[in-house]
Amino acid sequence: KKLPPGPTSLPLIGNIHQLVYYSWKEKGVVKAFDYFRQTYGDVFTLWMGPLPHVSICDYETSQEVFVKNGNKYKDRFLPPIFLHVSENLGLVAANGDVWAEMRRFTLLAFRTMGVGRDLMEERILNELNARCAEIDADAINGKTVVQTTEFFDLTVGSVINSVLVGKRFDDSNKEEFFKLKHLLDSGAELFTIFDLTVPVWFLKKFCPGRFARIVELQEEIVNFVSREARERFEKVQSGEHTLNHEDPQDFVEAYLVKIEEEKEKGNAKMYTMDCLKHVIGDLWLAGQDTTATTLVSGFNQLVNNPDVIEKCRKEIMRITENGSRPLGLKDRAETHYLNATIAEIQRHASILNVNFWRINHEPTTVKGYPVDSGCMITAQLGALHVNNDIFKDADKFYPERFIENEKLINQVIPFGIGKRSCVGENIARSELYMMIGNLILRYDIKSHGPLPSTADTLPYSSGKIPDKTVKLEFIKL
Ligand code: HEM
Repeated sequence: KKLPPGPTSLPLIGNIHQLVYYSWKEKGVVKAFDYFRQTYGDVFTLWMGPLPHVSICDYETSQEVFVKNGNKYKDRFLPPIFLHVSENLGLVAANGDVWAEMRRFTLLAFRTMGVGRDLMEERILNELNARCAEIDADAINGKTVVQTTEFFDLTVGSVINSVLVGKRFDDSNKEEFFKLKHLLDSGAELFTIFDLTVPVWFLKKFCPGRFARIVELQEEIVNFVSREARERFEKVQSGEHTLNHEDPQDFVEAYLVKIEEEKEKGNAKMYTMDCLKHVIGDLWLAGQDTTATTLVSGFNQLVNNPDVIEKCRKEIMRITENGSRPLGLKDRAETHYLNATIAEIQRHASILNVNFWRINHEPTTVKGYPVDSGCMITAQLGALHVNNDIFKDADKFYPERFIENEKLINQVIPFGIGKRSCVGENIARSELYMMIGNLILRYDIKSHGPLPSTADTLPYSSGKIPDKTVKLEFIKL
């Protein structure tokens, strides 16, 4: 096969042994990818058993492949068990026409609901105000000790729930949220790389108990998340709820309106309750943990770098006339240092150690290398963000790098790139800006006890997980 360079592969196992060895030697998957990048260049091939996987570790080539030639790379490589559960419906674990239609609809619905603008700002600020009121009520001499993961999990969970089904989590339903988090955590513990690679028939035949548990858990999660949608649909059917066609206030309402419109056109094939269940499940799952994890990782970095907090606060105070008003999304044009800090937080948090793979359906050329069809290809975000040729002293937390070189910020791509990039990017960017900026404006934030580690707690897995046991002190300013 014609492919970019990479280590010599063995029959059957390919380069798996080298990946395992260098992950162990370099102390993590991202470091192993970085080793291969330094040895073979920004584009390299690793054979995972019989399948070649091409990783791209620089921005220019990623842009060339996934944006300029984006139409060729719309199909995500999906583990068989994912496809079995999703039935190729929804956004994350789907390819083809239904995925394309759902993605178009989601982006449009978000835009109509004010994502990236004042309406989204209001939702986030309302949520933050409610959480800060809780922190303030618990304060002793102006200081509250906060379990960061719980705080951001609930705050972000509430924002996404309010966008999707119009409900935040408060004292009356907090328990529901933690029940869902518990389900998700047990899902993460249950899944292994084995389940993601073997065919469904193999799991069914040789591990029937395990197969049943995985499917049951996935269904439990999706049903839990989509319960509100089902209930509203039933109320529409019984006449108890009238849909707001002009100005739907949440995603479910917008989707139910679309179902009616499509039915009237005699075109009820794509917009179904079954598909809504998967779309909403995907938006919930992809939108909650990613953003909360970035915030936890970010605050672990910030308390280790109090000078950065100070510089951000000075800038925010100036822009908000000494904190006489909250920081808003329109301030983004002026908060250069805060923007740089968030970019540096996202570069370090870079939540995927191994990005999702796309299928290369036809022969092509990548950075001058001919690439045959039938391989997997991706912008390897984790390795791209630690590329020392792009980000000097990449291990260092140094927001100033984006002030010294303004164009560098465009090379931070935590939301991926191209046709399968994150659909929640605007929501997530708004949340990160509003939450980080306004918390720094309201509180002096310090570690409660020793400074948290900023290292990845699971460097050998496909996701990057920061230290989630940290407690912070929020001291009201
Ligand atoms: C800081 C927060 C977030 C980060 C870092 C992040 C990152 C990503 C990445 C790297 C991808 C895969 C890109 C690829 O395959 O190349 C992705 C996909 C996706 N994200 Fe996010 N995400 C975040 C927040 C959100 C939010 C808030 C939502 C929902 C409201 C969301 C929904 C999705 C969905 C549905 C996909 C699949 C898109 C598709 O396949 O068409 N994400 N995200």
